[in-house]
Amino acid sequence: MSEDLDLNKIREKITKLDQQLLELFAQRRSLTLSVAKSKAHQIRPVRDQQREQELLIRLINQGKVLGLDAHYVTSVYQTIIEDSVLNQQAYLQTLANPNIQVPTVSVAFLGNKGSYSYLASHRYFSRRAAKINEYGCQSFKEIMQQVESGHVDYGMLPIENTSSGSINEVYDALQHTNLSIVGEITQPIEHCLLTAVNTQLSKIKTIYAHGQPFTQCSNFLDKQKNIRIEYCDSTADAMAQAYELQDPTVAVIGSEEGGHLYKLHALEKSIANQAENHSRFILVARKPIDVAEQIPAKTALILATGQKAGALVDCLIILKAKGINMCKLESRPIQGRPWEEMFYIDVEANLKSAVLQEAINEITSITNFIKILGCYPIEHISPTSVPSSAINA
Ligand SMILES: O=C(O)C(=O)C[C@]1(C(=O)O)C=C[C@@H](O)C=C1
Repeated sequence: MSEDLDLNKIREKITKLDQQLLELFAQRRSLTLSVAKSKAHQIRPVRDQQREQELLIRLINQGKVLGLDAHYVTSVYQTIIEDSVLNQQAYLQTLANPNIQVPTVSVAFLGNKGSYSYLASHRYFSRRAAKINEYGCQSFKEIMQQVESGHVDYGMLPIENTSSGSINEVYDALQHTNLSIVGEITQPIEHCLLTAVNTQLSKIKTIYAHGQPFTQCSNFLDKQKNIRIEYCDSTADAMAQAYELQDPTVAVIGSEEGGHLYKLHALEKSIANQAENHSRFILVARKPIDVAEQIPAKTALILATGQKAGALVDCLIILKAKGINMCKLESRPIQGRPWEEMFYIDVEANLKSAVLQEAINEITSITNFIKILGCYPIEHISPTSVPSSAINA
């Protein structure tokens, strides 16, 4: 066989190239860290979308000469830039909060190894170069108690999901805690039907899962006939049960990545109602943090207005007048005060900024109750788009 067609030889060459690519990615990453140091010095924002757009257009054109598709080049570089921005943000945050640099952090989350909260915790701290001491909990309440009592440093809590909406239990718990929100992370939720042994969908009689994944996969589950549903406290508990049973009639709903930790494999992939399914998690700690000026920040607050006509609108008008963007508004009943609501508001502004301080002062004067839940870096990096003329030229 000619050397050009020898599969092993071709794969060896690919492996070598991939290694070189990784080395180049690492070199690029360390250069962007130098950029962050320079920006810290000059107090310039991390994000420069004009530079990103110029860079993307140049790379699309260079890629075309090499026979690379414009969409492919754009998507690869959007991922690289997202990583670059998040890494720079994480670095600037270490400068803004020198008192909380620790090599090991302890984190409480729902479930055990493999739960979505476990995966979110690991993803969040992987960028912050910290080793994690994991503390799996059975309820959101337990997570908050572990942080409040000082037993762990942080708690990771899911707050909303793109298909099943807000997680009310977490919103309610935030009313009664002194903890601060210090971070967020959006985790893609890729529900699969996982099994411990080789089997077929037609043989499955029982499916174990946490309530949230059940809701999010209702279309797939409705189509399965004669299947018993067993609710579990967490996805990780469900996976542990399936591993212990080693039963061809048992399946669980969870992520493929989490399932690997329990030696489970995917019988069916992408079973969620919505193909794009993401959960947003918040990280809570006992003390608030400072957010560096160069980083886009979000501030979360709750307020109660009483039952005055237009009282909420008056608060929102203050935000509008100051040019502060509100990115979330949620309402929850106040325990013991029938028909009164507590409003949860997320705004895209740094708590230290004069404009937000002024807005908070004005809102305080027209509300019965206001509490700042925390200020933290915005982790969602919206990709810079390139003009379609550059892609189609
Ligand atoms: O050149 C910069 O200013 C960078 O921060 C680097 C970089 C990149 O990774 O290329 C990242 C973020 C900016 O929005 C633009 C470009």
